[in-house]
Amino acid sequence: MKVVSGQVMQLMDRRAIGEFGVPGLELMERAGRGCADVIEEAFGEGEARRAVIVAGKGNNGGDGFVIARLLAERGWETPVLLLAAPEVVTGDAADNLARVDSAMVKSVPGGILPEQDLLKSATVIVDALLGTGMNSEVAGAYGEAIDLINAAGVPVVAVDIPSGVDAATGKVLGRAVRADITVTFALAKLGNVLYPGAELCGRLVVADIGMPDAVVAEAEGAQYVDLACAAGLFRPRGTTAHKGSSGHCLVVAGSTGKTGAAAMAANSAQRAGAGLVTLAVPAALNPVLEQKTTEAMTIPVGPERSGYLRAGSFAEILAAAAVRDVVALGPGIGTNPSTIYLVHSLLAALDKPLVLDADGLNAVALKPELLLARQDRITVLTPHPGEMARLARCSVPEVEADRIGCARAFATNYRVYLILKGARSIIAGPDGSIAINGSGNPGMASGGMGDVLTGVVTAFLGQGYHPFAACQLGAFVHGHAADFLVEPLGTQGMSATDVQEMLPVALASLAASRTTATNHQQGE
Ligand SMILES: NC(=O)C1=CN([C@@H]2O[C@H](COP(=O)(O)OP(=O)(O)OC[C@H]3O[C@@H](n4cnc5c(N)ncnc54)[C@H](O)[C@@H]3O)[C@@H](O)[C@H]2O)[C@H](O)CC1
Ligand SMILES: [K+]
Repeated sequence: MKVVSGQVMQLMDRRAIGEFGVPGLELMERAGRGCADVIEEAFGEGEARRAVIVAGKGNNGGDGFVIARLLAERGWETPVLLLAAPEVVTGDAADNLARVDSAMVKSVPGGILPEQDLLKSATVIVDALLGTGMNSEVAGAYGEAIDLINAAGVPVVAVDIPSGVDAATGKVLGRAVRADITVTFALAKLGNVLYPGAELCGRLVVADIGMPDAVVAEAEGAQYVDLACAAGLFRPRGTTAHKGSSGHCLVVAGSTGKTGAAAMAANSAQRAGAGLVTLAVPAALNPVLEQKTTEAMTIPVGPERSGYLRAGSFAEILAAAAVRDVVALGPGIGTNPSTIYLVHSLLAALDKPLVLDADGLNAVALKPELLLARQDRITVLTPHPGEMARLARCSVPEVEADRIGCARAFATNYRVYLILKGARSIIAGPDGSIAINGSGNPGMASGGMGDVLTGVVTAFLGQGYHPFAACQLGAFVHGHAADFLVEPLGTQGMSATDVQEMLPVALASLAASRTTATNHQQGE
């Protein structure tokens, strides 16, 4: 699904109203109705139904007034706590404030502290304080209200986005509501899917408010890669598939002490559907890798006693790449100057799609201009924030402060595809396209997970997927495999090879999801 910033959503509002003649009041009515329906479904059982609406002075509050009116029509008690003087409420919000039973509205510009017992008595608290119009850190009465909402021990439904969460980044500005459910409108916001906002949203519901299709289609946004999206990108093998038709991957990896990285990258490529995998490793390590891999073939390169890849192996590796479909370069290769020289030489000479990871990235960070020399040859980088900082010549905090901006800038400047790993991984294309991976969990915070991802992305490239699709699928399948492991293993002690071995289950899940979607379309 597409996700947008708050600013884009406000532009969509203006287009819907100005170009398509959809009254703003109608959008607000539908937004409020979408929320009321979710509240009724989730909390409408039982006799005593009290929804306490905590409203701000903007249109987020306006949605809250609609919710109060509609739930009251359905028999709910709907006291409204307005953190403003009524006269400062304007426009559509004011119109809807006027339609709420005034006996139910309490103006509390000084804060809701005196009303905390009312909060605690609620069936559900509706957070209609701040939405996409939040433009500064929450403090004062608003901050206190957020703390009291969180402390009430009552289920919370957030309108559009939990108050205090920045709709553009998912970051918390001061403090934020922790919601059980968030009902957002037309399209999810970046702040609904990026952490910590994604976690503060609870269950996310995207309500249709009748936004014109053209406005939705033309809105500038990012692709959020959830199961449906990944299943749509995935192409299960045809019945006549054979090992030669599913891609032959060359993995150039390994150095003394880091044979596991090479093995995991190669074995993961196979587990992610590659037809054939060949692992080129320093000759001295070949006996070890022959033990660590079975399906993957190995090519020992360089002097018999060499524990790291050397510049002298350039021609041999280039020849091996010539008869493969895709190359992965970097897992566990180390930073020996001769290895770095080899990486620079291969970068310039390799024609095949190339996945660069780990110390391969650190070698490139010394001469990023080599990426430009590749021109339109496909290059995929899979940095974690530290490697991204080295590549972009900035600090890790600067990367983390604007993950999307950093990924997009590097991908467009150097004309590469890039997966900036983390929660959530950001996928960027050379044309500025952005995708946000929706799978994964904290269990992945351990060594080797990146080597597995490299293998998965390489496998998808080798099977002929467009590189942006290969990156989206690679990131999703990688996290999806790990998600299957949370129930049996929890999120501590999960290993990269556990994830590697679950990759086929993740692929099967995509295939099953495609079948379900196809049957649904065929009306089964
Ligand atoms: N298409 C849609 O998505 C629709 C969304 N709707 C709702 O409209 C809000 C956005 O409304 P807006 O008036 O622009 O902003 P807010 O209500 O979020 O509040 C802004 C309001 O609050 C003040 N403010 C900003 N930051 C702070 C702060 N830190 N502390 C205190 N006050 C703050 C600011 O000055 C403004 O006055 C959207 O989220 C949806 O809920 C429409 O109702 C329907 C269509
Ligand atoms: K809100």
